[in-house]
Amino acid sequence: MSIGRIEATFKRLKQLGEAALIPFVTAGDPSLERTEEIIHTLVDAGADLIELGFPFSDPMADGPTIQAASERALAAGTTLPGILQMVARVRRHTNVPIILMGYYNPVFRYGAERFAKDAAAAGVDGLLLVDLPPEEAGEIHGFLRDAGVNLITLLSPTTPPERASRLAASGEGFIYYVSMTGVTGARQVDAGGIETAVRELKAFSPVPVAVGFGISTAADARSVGRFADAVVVGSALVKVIEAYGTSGELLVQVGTFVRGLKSAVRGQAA
Ligand SMILES: O=P(O)(O)OC[C@@H](O)[C@@H](O)c1c[nH]c2ccccc12
Repeated sequence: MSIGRIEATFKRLKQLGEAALIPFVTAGDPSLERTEEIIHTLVDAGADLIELGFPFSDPMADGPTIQAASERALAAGTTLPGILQMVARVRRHTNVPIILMGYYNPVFRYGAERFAKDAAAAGVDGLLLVDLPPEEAGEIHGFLRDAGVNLITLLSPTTPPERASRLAASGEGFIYYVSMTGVTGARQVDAGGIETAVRELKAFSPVPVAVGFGISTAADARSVGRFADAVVVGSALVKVIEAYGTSGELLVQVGTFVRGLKSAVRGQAA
């Protein structure tokens, strides 16, 4: 069997000695047509994987920036079927791994088994469900496994060590290490403060370890990219989309911001 897009991407980057850059955007912010253009711009600017949020009315792990993005997407009429159709269109042009991120309720309403099949058919590589603890994900995990979609595990500094090592050992795709407690976009990451934990996690995880929460500048991305396999940038990018969403400058601004982040994780001057 051929290896998946996530694994192939991390293998390629490991050979280059480079951390992966994973930009996060909310699908449908400000419209799905715009998101499609944004994804192509992200890839052209050096994004290695894409984390695509599906909007939800009660995104309790998100701070004001991503909450507002979710609201804009819902106001634009964004639905899960529409997002999967958009991913399928994107998939005709790029092999970039795409991770869908969101809350369980919309997936439950869609139907977990049908969702797993449709997501795989659209070209989705991984699913991250913020409010579904792995211990309770048994049913959907089976459907995802059958469809070939990785269920991404979230760990945080408050995950007890015994649970963290158990979950990391069964990780698929990559582990997402949340750099701090609280909501997205709230504070700046303390790279020095998480380095040991991330290195320990990498030592017993069979899959790469990505770090997200509070990475908003090229300097943050560079310091975390020194020890993490991937860095996730969400709120800072969503702010660019918020500022330029309907203007003709949007794609140029997004491209410039993301090129700077990618240069930083390559270890070059941004
Ligand atoms: O916004 P930040 O601080 O850059 O953090 C990444 C984050 O946005 C993205 O991965 C994400 C958005 N919503 C989430 C909910 C839970 C975990 C992660 C996320």
